[in-house]
Amino acid sequence: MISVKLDNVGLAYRLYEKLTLTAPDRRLGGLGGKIGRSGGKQVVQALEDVSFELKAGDRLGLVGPNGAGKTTLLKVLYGIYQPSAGTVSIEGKVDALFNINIGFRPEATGRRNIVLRGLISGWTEAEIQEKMPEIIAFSELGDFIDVPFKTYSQGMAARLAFSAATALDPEILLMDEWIGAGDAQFQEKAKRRMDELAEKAGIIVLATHNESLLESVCTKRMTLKNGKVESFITKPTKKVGTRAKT
Ligand SMILES: Nc1ncnc2c1ncn2[C@@H]1O[C@H](COP(=O)(O)OP(=O)(O)OP(=O)(O)O)[C@@H](O)[C@H]1O
Repeated sequence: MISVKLDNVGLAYRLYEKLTLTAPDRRLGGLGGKIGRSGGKQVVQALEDVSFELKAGDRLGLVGPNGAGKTTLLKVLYGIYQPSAGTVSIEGKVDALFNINIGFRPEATGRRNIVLRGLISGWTEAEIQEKMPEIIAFSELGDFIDVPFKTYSQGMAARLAFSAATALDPEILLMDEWIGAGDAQFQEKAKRRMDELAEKAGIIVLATHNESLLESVCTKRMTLKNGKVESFITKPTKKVGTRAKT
């Protein structure tokens, strides 16, 4: 059973620089987590008391101002960060597209990176090899698939990341502003694949400032502010897979 459940999750980043704030615990603006002290150390409280539950078929849009904690939450869901408080329970294979360079080895070729990424996400070597031709074709990288990843342009890296992450039918797909890096033709193609993915009963968590993408993909919307959940809305009449008018 595919599911995501967070109970009172908190995450504090340690600040190693010595800050000379006039009032260390005072909020200075609407952006970012709260700067304070925890266990005698200076920290940014990027997430605080975050609780929500998702089940198969849910597509959650994460919104909120810069520094609200969206990327941090994606990293917690992907297992890059352990929460400093609360619990995270995830059932299902997770793949992520929130920093196209995450999980890629610079020295390895595109092809090898597809394998490594698939293995990390819980797929078998045989499953990955079966999908390999489709992944390469979708990326349109041609001969560059056998060239080291470190030589790729940003858009080429985005093509590899998107093709690999979506071809393996992730049960849970975490995404950030992935679409911006590819060229217009690839973005259009990527949007179509997103629609197909949205039709399948997985879970998608998409952090974005792009309202039309959010409208087209998501059935739920969570607003974060200063690391806290400000609202969690289920859209009542969402037509799944509707393409955005941009
Ligand atoms: N490595 C880090 N060390 C210290 N603080 C960090 C670190 N990464 C993020 N933060 C802080 O955590 C808070 C949340 O950042 P996060 O990147 O999760 O925000 P976001 O909602 O994704 O923002 P944006 O919309 O700008 O991408 C911010 O206050 C940021 O300064």
